[in-house]
Amino acid sequence: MIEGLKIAIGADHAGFELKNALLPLLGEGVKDFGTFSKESCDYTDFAHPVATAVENSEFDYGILICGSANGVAIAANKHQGIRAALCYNEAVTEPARSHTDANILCIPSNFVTEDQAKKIVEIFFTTKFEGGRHARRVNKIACD
Ligand SMILES: O=C(CO)[C@H](O)[C@H](O)[C@H](O)COP(=O)(O)O
Repeated sequence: MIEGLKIAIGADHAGFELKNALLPLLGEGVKDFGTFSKESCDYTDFAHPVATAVENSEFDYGILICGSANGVAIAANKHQGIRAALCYNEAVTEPARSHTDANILCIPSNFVTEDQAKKIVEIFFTTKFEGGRHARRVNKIACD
């Protein structure tokens, strides 16, 4: 269980069931931005509100889920100050936080099991940004 963090979570139809499976892990600070059924929908309608909420510092972190996680990651990364990382296993999730200070976790529901996704969430929220040379690089990401 993750405590003391405000987390915004959203998913499209492909990620709906995985989102529901992850919600109990996310503590009292979680807000579910939908979708709320398996009916077909557009990942952008959830990626943008979650990214906006993190961008505006209303939430500490976001989690976005769609089938491949490419759509939600591409949409979220359009937002100022958002570093949305596509994380499909534990090994790639650790540097998403420690090296690139990701603030939105993007999980591909079609390519991970529920158990793998739970481990990814645990790694993401227990790994600290290392700073140092990585801070220099993160500071050079913005191009506007
Ligand atoms: O992975 C996705 C976008 O990156 C979406 O979740 C969908 O799975 C994908 O776009 C396929 O859409 P469909 O309407 O479910 O065929």
